[in-house]
This record gives sequence, C-alpha cells and structure tokens, in this order.
Amino acid sequence: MKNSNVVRATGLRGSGFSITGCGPFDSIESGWFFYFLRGAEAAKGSQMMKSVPKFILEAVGPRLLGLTVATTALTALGALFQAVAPLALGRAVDLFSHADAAGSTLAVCLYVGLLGAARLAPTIATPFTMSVERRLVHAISSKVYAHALDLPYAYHLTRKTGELGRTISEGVNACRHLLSMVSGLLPMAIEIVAAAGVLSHLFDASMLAAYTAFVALYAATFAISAKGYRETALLALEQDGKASNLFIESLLNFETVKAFVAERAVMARLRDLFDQAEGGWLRHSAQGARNQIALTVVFTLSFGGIFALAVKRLETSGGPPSDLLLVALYLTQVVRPIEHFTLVWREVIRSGAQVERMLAILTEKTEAELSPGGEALPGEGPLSVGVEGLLYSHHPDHPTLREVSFVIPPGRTLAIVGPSGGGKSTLARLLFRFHEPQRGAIRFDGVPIEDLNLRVLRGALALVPQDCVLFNETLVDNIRFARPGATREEIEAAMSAAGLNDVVGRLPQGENTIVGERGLRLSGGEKQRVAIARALLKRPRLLVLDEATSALDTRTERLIQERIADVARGVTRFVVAHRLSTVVEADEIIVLEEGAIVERGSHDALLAADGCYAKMWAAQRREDAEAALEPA
Ligand SMILES: Nc1ncnc2c1ncn2[C@@H]1O[C@H](COP(=O)(O)OP(=O)(O)OP(=O)(O)O)[C@@H](O)[C@H]1O
Repeated sequence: MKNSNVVRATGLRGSGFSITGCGPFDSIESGWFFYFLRGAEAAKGSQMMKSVPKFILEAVGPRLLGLTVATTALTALGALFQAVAPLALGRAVDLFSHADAAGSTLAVCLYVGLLGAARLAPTIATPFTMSVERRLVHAISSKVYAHALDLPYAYHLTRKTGELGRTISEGVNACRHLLSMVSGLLPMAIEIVAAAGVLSHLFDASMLAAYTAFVALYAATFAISAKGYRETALLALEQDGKASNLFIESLLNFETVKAFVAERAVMARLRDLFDQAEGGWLRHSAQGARNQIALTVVFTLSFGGIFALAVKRLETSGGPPSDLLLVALYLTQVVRPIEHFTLVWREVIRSGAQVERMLAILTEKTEAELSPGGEALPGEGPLSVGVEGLLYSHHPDHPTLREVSFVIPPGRTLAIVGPSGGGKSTLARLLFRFHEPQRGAIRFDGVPIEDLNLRVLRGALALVPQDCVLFNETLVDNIRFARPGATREEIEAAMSAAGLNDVVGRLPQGENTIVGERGLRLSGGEKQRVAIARALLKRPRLLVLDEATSALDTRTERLIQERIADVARGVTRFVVAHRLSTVVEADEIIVLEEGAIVERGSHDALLAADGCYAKMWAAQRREDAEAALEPA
C-alpha cells in the first residue's frame, strides 16, 4: 500500500466514487454497461435493436442532441469533481499529521468546495435534462404517431387500438430511458477510470489487474446469463398488449357491454389476460433472479479475491489493524459502480424490448411508400370517373367485385343499389384507394388512380360513410374538421344544407355541444347530418354518399337530398342506397349483386326492363304502402 493516509481519509469520508446521487441521470447510472452488452447481442440477432440508436438520433435532431451533450458534459464534470475530492481530503490529513494546520484547513476547504461543485454541476443540468427528456418524448411520439397515421387502410383494419397505444407510449418512454442511459455513459466512465486509478495509486498494478479481471468476468457472466431475457420480456409485453386491447375495446364499446350485461364476462376475460401477462412477467423475473444469483456469486468471489489481495498488501506494508476496515469500506466503494449495473439491467433490457416493439410499427410501409404516385389532378370542378373491368377480393377464394365497369361524366350522379353484401361499400372505398384492386382500372379525369398523389386524390373526394363516426368534440368542430380554414358563412351554409339548424336549436349548447365518444350523444340521423355537412364543407369534386341518409325518416331524407342536390349542384356524385326512392333522379343506376353488375340504366329504363330493379322497386312500394296503413 503506497499511502495509508489516503486510504484512511477515503474510508472516513464514506462517500466513495460512486456518482449515485450526483445528478439527473441517477436512475440510469449503470446503464451503459448493458447498452454495450445489448449492442453485442443485437449484432448477433436483433436487427431491430441495431436501429434503435439511429432512430433515437434521427428523432432527436441536432439541436436536442447538442443540449443532451451539454447536460452530459455538466454531469460528467460533477463526476470528475466527486472523483478527485478524496485526494484533497487525503492531502488535508497528510498536512495535519505534519502539523501544518493552515495547509490542512485549505485542503479541507478544497475538499468541501469540490464536493459542493460535484453536486452543483448536475443540479444546474437538471432543468435542461428535463427539457431534453420532454422534447424527446414529443419528438418521438410525433414521429411514431405520424407514421401510424400514414399507414395504409389495410393496416388499420387489422391493428388493435389498445395494443398500439400501449406499444407507442411504452416505446416512447423506453427511448427516453435509453437516451438517458447513453447520456450517463461519460460520468460513469469517469467514475470507473477514477476508481481504477485510485486503486492502482493506493496499492499497485496487481490490484488494477485484479479489478480489471473482475470487470471482465462480471461482464462475461452477464452476457451469458442475459440470454433469453429479452425474449421473455417481449412475450410478457405481448400479453400485456392483449389485456390493454380488451380494456380499451370494452371501454369504447361500453354501450354493447352494458346492453348485453357483459361487464362481469368482460372483467373475467380481462382478469384472465392480466393473469397470463403476470405469468409472463413472473417467468421474466425468475430468469432475472437466476441471472442475478450468477452475478452475485461472481461478485462475492471476486470481491473476496480482491479483498484478500488487499489484506496481503496491508500485511506487507504493516499498517494499523483499522486499515483492514478501511480497505473493506473503500473496496466496497470502488466496486459499487459495477454492482449498480445489475440493479438496473432488467429495466434496460425491457426498455430495449419496448423500443423494439415500437420500431416494428415504424418498419411498416406507409401509404406513400407503397403507392408513390405523384401526379396532381388536372383542372378544377367536377371529376369524371372511369372504372373498367374491376376485380377485387377481400378473400382470395371469393371475389367481392367482378368485372365492374362504369363511367360517371363530370357533374353526373351514379347510384349503386342491390342486396346487402353485394360489394357497394367496397366499390366506394376503392375510389379512395383504401384497397388495391387485383385487376382493372380506375381513372379520374383520365388519370389512372395509381399515378395520382394519394393526398391530392383524397383531398378532391368527400365521403359520407355508412357508419358516421364523429370525434368527441363540439358539433361545429366536427364539421370544421373537413376544412379548418372555412369561413363562418361556409360552415353555416353546410350546416343548413345538411338540415342541422333544427338539430342545433334543440341541443343544450347548440353547435358547441360536445357530441360524445364517436358521436354517441347524437341520434343516428343527427350524426348523419353532421357527416353530410362535413362532406359538403370540403367542397369535393366527387361526393361519395354511402347510405348517407338511411337513418332519417322519409320526409327529412327527401328534404336533405334536395338541399344536397342544390348545394352540390354540378358535383359528380357516387351514391350507394337501399331506399330506391332516393335514387330515381340519378343519371345512371347500377344494380350490383354478389359483386357483379346485373342491371344498369335510368330509373325509367330499369322499370321498363322489368328486371330485378323493378322487383325491388315494387317490393319497396308495397312496404311503404303497408307502413302508411299501420296505425300510428
Ligand atoms: N375489410 C373487409 N375484410 C374482409 N371482408 C370484407 C371487408 N369489408 C367487406 N367485406 C366483405 O365484402 C363483402 C361486400 O361488403 P360491402 O360492405 O362492400 O357490401 P355492401 O353491398 O356495401 O353491403 P351493405 O348493403 O350491407 O352495406 C361482404 O361479404 C363483406 O363481408
């Protein structure tokens, strides 16, 4: 042992070299160790993990990255002050033992100053660190949500809302955690180097070699025992996702749950899923515990070995017996950073697994990537629509649409009628390119749909779908959604055309009434009218009405249809209808049965043909007559 005074002083101060408590990165202080180990594992297998740092750096951007570097540097400075402070105290004890009271006091002042500065530096960094973390969360959430919104219709048909929401929120938090961990790398490195340096200064090179061997052995044990830990985390996260999904779904569908008195059944299923998830996490934790035991054995044996070496050196140098205790205390301090790694490694690997799940969303191709058509629609005004030999199947063995062809000249109306499940709504969706046909062509003003820029195409079309779903905002905000820049007069005109004035008059807060989740606080007919106003406000070049007025009584339906015809005069219209009385004015009516056109023509021509349209017409007339005869 070279300097027993320094050892004594270091042991007395009792704070060692750990950066624990010295800054904002406390919770992640030992994460870098695992970062590198995960990196090594990633090199072997997980391509996804490899892209985590790249993804975080891209999402963060240069400004935020600069701020992160600055806060890390401040924290590192704190770690450096903390590391050199014991040397000042040792010097104070030395000077004191040589009766240099003034020098000793000065050294003590330096020691206290260094300790203060060690705490001050990261404290100054804290608000910046928090700001970096907040901005990071915003940047990553925006990036992932924007990507999720840009994913194709088919993706959204199969995704599970609850699971997606949870994956994104957990992934974003995990990114924050990983960035903090990497930011903690420099202070941690300073701490380790300082610990190793002081060890070799106090003892000799053999102690440094023993310390290095301990670190290597510890790292190797970790790398081996961490195998499979990520996989169990991924499995448990998947089970968590299923439970979240059922939870969100049952909340969204609360009306159905209540109407079927299914609260207990839903809860039982939810508990079951929670139990499965808990089982997954238990298996994950048990594996963690096994790994921890392996690390603890390595730690204990290594610590014993290093301690025995230190005692041997003490024996040789002939220090006082109290030095034995000081060596034990000091050794605990210098190996503590390594031990700390094990305390957080589970969390770090879990973070990696969470980011992986989120990145899986980002690897999905967006609509723009899948359909890169870039042409704008030529001209202005109503669009012409040409559909030729269209074949489309939701299921490979059962075509939904077969050889469908039609033309809608600009400003004309085409109506599609026919039995339920015949493919009418599917045809409407194909016009928005929500699905890709297997064969055939769709052209707008002569431009093939696949050549058109999707945003431009959808911007020119407006849809009133069969199930109008509204946002849980005010009624007027739901309408303004179509064109946020619309003037007050334009909004009022759209509302009036959709027959909303009466509705607004009846509502407690008028147009500022909150419509409830998915518009549940409005009647079906009221919701349809909001959806019509929203579509009209968009000023489309092609208006697609899919059973847009089916929830209205016949009189209101006729009134609103007249107003739509008035407001959307000259706009090309594609109308799907069950009630044939609403399409008698259409320029052409197509009867679609099992995906194929079985009849086409004007209302009069179809009646004259006396085919299935005429039969449907007669049947509906009979029903209307019977309904009129029924007592009120
Ligand atoms: N996303 C989908 N995935 C799989 N099959 C679908 C999907 N959407 C619709 N289908 C199926 O395609 C067929 C046509 O459905 P579509 O909604 O187009 O019929 P429709 O004529 O509009 O019916 P309705 O008059 O009842 O609204 C149906 O058999 C339906 O089950």
